[in-house]
Amino acid sequence: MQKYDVTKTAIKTFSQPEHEIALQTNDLHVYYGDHEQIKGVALQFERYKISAIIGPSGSGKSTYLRALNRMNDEIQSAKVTGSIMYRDLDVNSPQVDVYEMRKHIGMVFQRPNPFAKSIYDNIAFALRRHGTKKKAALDEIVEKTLQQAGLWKEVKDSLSKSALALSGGQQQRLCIARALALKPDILLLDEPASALDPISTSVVEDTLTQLKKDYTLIVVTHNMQQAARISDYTAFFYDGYALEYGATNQIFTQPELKATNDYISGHFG
Ligand SMILES: Nc1ncnc2c1ncn2[C@@H]1O[C@H](COP(=O)(O)OP(=O)(O)OP(=O)(O)O)[C@@H](O)[C@H]1O
Repeated sequence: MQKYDVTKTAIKTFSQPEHEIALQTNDLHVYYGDHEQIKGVALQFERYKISAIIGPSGSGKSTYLRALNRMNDEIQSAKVTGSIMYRDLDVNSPQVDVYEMRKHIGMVFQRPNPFAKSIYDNIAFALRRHGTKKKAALDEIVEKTLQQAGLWKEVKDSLSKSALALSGGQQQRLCIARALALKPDILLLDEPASALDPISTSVVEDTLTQLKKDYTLIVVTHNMQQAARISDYTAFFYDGYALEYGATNQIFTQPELKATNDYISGHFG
């Protein structure tokens, strides 16, 4: 599998104080049974930026992203070692309250997965479970998050309508609004637009670009144009390694490694 030299992996980290780090992994490994899938990834994600994770199919992008808020806990054979530092907390520590932690580090999946409930209740459901019961408070958060997700104007007169009656692109923006309702710091997005048509994709991309004012976004994408359009930083994954990481513009115009160059110019995928 390793056509490229992975021993020369040089991962840039941010040493200047102006780069505030929202999340970082150190020597992160993920195993499925005996198989090592993520092989010691050390990356830092800057606050209020969009970082994209690109790389060929099977390189471990989703596995890595899922580790960042412990989604791999739900896979019995998966084991994660190394640290995932969020503020002073190691997300990977067994003492972490995973449910609480996911309020800070939320996730949006590839396929829109709204609940079979009204648009309003898709957002209000988790809020009620976390103790927000007053209608006025719920109304305010529903409106705010739908605005942030760029969906408010389209649905404000039909909040009691079933979420399942929305288009795929609208459903995905509703899932983004739902994730925002718990006021996360960081939003992990796994191929958030790959199941959408080009127009919906463009609306979701605009939404993500708006969101970075208030959130740190980490986005796995197959779509290199998308990474180039929306992200500030790009990490190139290959066979479980993060081979190259840097400013998106630099990665797409002057990558340091042959592997990155070959991938972005379409030689493999
Ligand atoms: N639950 C699992 N159990 C065992 N192996 C898994 C599991 N999930 C993923 N894998 C394996 O881990 C490898 C990496 O998968 P992953 O989905 O992280 O890659 P990816 O880079 O996101 O790929 P794609 O772009 O195709 O989604 C694959 O070989 C896959 O078969």
